[in-house]
Amino acid sequence: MTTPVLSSSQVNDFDYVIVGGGTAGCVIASRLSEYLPDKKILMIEAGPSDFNDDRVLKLKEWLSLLGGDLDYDYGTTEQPNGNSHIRHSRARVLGGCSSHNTLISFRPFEYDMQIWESLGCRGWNFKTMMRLIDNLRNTVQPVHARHRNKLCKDWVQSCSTALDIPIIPDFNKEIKETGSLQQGVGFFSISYNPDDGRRSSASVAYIHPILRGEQKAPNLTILTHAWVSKLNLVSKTVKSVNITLQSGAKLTITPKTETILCAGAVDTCRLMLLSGIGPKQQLSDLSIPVVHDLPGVGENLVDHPESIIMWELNAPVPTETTMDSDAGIFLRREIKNAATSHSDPALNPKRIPDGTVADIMMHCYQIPFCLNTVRLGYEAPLNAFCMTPNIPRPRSRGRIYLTSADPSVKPALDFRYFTDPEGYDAATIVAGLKAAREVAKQAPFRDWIKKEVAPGPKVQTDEELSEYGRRVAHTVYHPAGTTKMGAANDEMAVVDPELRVRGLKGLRVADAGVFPTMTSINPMLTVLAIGERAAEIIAAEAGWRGQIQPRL
Ligand SMILES: Cc1cc2nc3c(=O)[nH]c(=O)nc-3n(C[C@H](O)[C@H](O)[C@H](O)COP(=O)(O)OP(=O)(O)OC[C@H]3O[C@@H](n4cnc5c(N)ncnc54)[C@H](O)[C@@H]3O)c2cc1C
Repeated sequence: MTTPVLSSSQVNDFDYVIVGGGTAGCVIASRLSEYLPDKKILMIEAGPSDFNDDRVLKLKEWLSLLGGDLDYDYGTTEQPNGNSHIRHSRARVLGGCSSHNTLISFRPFEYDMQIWESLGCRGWNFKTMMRLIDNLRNTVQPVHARHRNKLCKDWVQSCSTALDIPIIPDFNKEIKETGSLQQGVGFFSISYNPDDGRRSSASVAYIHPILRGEQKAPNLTILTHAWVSKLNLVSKTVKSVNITLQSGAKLTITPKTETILCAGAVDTCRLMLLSGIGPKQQLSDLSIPVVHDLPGVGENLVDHPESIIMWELNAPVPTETTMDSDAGIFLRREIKNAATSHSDPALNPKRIPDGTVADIMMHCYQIPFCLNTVRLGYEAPLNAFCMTPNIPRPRSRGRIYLTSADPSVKPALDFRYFTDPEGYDAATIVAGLKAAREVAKQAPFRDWIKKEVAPGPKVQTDEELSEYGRRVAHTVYHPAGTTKMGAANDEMAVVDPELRVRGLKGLRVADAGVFPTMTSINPMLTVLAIGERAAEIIAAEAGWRGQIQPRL
């Protein structure tokens, strides 16, 4: 069972402490308890359990969770080239963001992993990632036939005809077999149970079997409603963590072996910075004692920015759906191998050719996904359909930093959206909006449309589309990279390929923060795979000789 209570007599009981019971954290907790039955594991989650909580478990309700009491709801700093009003949802509940996201599930591309390896992430190759993802406990499958409505099917057909691209029956099969997605359209794969519409989140797949008593894990304690406020170091070893329980009681937990940070791309770096681990200058300016100067903490913030085009429909949206965003499209904008000419060495230092791997992605939304358009005065029709072009491999990179030593002050999230010097990110959005308009001209989808609501027919030139597209830009909610993994000679790397924090003992990071670059696709399966690999690495160091295959 989960518990909000821990007594002071238990503070020295544990071998491993996992900070954050989110997407990666749940995988690691479950696997470590399985792989190392003689070790005691404590997972500390700030939020409540999601067990039996239908608000969380019913996938279709995801939108109602955003901005609610289970959301940290981070803001964005002023974005000179983008939208400064974006709210960044981050879940505060067991399962983390996999408990309030849309569970669209993609395997990473071989190209993404080639880039990671070229940046010094030894062993993080496509073959290993496919093995790890094959091993996931989540039930991942293409949207079930009963959730495919006529509108969405018509849209898929029109995308295929208008843009002369194939309909792909199973995106993940395609990625596994060919290494990537080129141009194509189709229904997504979703981690869910099509019979009851409930999530197959990290907590559902890895922790609920334990809570139901189907999987025995007597060596795992799951502490909920507990906030980790500080990492305590002696010399260069992380010895203990300070926590505050729901009761208000404060404890210091001292793991016998190590602490694993899984608090996500925002909160892991926030906790490190508040503990004095991070860029010396930033910490000194805030009078936070510098315990370990690590310049990369909070830097390299990457995300998938997206924009939106919205139509009013002339009929109600059919009700069959998984969660209103059931299908998507991949396109290629640039000429073959254009990625070899990146000017930013952090993106592709070895100039690995990208062939014709997709460089534009769009989700469809069968709802008025209009929070950013309404602010600019656009109407919000009841019966709406949207396409949201995003940038699979964005070139703009931002940073997260503290503005105060007060731990209750949220960190600043500066994504620097659309600031890449070549204008690649903005141009990708413009190309996506134009392609979306081509789709809208094509039957059978065309016959559903009453009118284009946003940006509307008056917005036509590339400059106008760019201005509109950036002002209404939103996030696909994929922040990553703020404690990036990298080579020993990359001083901005925060963790090594075994996920150990550089220059420290007793501390690892395993969450979306370790991405060195953004994956071309939605990142959740990659984060789950990071959890699986972290558990294998940690257990192997403790003597486990399980199914781990040689790290190629
Ligand atoms: C609205 C939304 C929709 C998304 N849709 C998709 C999608 O369809 N497909 C996809 O691939 N990706 C999607 N994503 C992104 C994906 O969910 C995340 O990238 C991924 O889940 C991040 O996992 P993580 O382990 O890094 O962090 P999280 O899952 O966020 O876990 C972090 C956990 O740590 C806890 N925590 C934080 N700080 C502390 C602390 N100090 N003490 C104790 N506990 C703490 C948090 O409460 C949380 O449970 C979406 C994200 C959101 C928000």
